[in-house]
Amino acid sequence: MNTLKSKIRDIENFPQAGVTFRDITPLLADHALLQQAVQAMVDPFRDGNITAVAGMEARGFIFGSLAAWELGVGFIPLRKPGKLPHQVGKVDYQLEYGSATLEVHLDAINAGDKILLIDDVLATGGTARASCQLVEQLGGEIVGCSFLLEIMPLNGRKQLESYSLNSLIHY
Ligand SMILES: O=P(O)(O)OC[C@H]1O[C@H](OP(=O)(O)OP(=O)(O)O)[C@H](O)[C@@H]1O
Ligand SMILES: Nc1ncnc2[nH]cnc12
Repeated sequence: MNTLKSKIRDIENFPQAGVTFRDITPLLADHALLQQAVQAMVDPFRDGNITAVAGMEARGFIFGSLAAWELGVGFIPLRKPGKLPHQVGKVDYQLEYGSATLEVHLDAINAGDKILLIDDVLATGGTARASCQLVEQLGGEIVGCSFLLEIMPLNGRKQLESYSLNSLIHY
């Protein structure tokens, strides 16, 4: 995982003073390492009878779509407000740097669906926790939550204590 970490670039004071932004774009540009990362993100859940992967806009779309492809299941986008054209369910949450809302199409998840939640970063855990709540509101079951990287001092995993959690790179 040290090789993966070498492809994450630290940008100080972005998007605001005091935040060290972990920039994943160098990793995205490396096909072999991107493939290695996605495989390691889904490996613990291969036997979980996953029926779909859900990912959060925007960076969760990248890893979530690749993870869905890897598992041979479909992908469910959890989107920022006003983007989805059909009827939606929604949830509000707090970020490391602000507040936000996520929406999902009401017909994207059926009761009993077994969902793997994928995102690039686990920071405060607000996004992931809200996403789990959104999936569960629609009757889906969260089989696990998997992240490329986790910012440990922000203790996001405390928000996800009731879920199976996987993260590859730790800061
Ligand atoms: O654990 P948290 O504190 O909730 O933070 C993690 C979230 O923050 C980032 O998304 P962001 O909202 O910045 O959106 P983006 O993917 O569009 O850049 C990241 O991709 C996660 O979704
Ligand atoms: N420090 C950080 N770097 C990159 N993405 C983030 N999402 C939330 N916090 C972040």
